[in-house]
Amino acid sequence: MVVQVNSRTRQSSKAMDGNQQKVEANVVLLGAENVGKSALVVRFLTRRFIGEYGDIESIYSHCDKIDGRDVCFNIWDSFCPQNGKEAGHISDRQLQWADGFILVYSICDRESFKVARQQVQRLRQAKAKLSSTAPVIIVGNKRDLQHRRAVSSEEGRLLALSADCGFFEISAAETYHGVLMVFHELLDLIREARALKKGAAGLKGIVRSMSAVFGRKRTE
Ligand SMILES: Nc1nc2c(ncn2[C@@H]2O[C@H](COP(=O)(O)OP(=O)(O)OP(=O)(O)O)[C@@H](O)[C@H]2O)c(=O)[nH]1
Repeated sequence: MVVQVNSRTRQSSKAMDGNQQKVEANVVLLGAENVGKSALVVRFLTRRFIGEYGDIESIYSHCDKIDGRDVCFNIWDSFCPQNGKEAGHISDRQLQWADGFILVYSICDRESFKVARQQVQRLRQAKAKLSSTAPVIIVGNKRDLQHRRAVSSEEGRLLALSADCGFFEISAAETYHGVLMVFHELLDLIREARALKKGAAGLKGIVRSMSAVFGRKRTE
């Protein structure tokens, strides 16, 4: 599958370098086919719901001001092949690239919830292997279709709780606000994960310096 860098890119990621105030976050959208991944991305980028979306896998960039800070999201809208062995596959490239994941299922499609469960499991294993701290938010989409609901809110929330993920139920078709909340929450989690990583690296540095000093003293 070809990954396109969309021509609507507003600001290149390089432009963000050299300015500490700017935050950049790479986000991968995962989930079964037809759950509304593209609808969610397009809603976030344009505030609109256009109904039909193509099958092209793309990376979009979207820069905005959030809480007075310039933020640039690079969003990888993955294409989920129909059934077969490839269903729910997460590539190594996606795992290495992502600072955070949005894992989408449709509340009226139980199969898509099964795929989400598998993907949560895969993400946990892969993150442990790569020592990755990339946070995950699970999103139950198509909340407007209550009469066709096949996955309860509780099931979604429990899955998220069991895997230490964030959780939202939204309708990309009906509102922009829910979609915005998902991206803002993920950004908060990404920044927390980065701060923790930095803190851990700082602590390691202090321990190294102290052992260098005390180690040297012992040999004097
Ligand atoms: N009712 C309703 N329909 C939605 C919603 N979000 C997406 N859809 C519809 O669901 C269908 C699939 O949406 P896409 O955004 O193409 O789904 P996708 O997950 O990107 O699909 P793939 O590209 O096949 O992986 C489209 O017909 C959308 O109009 C929603 O919140 N409510």
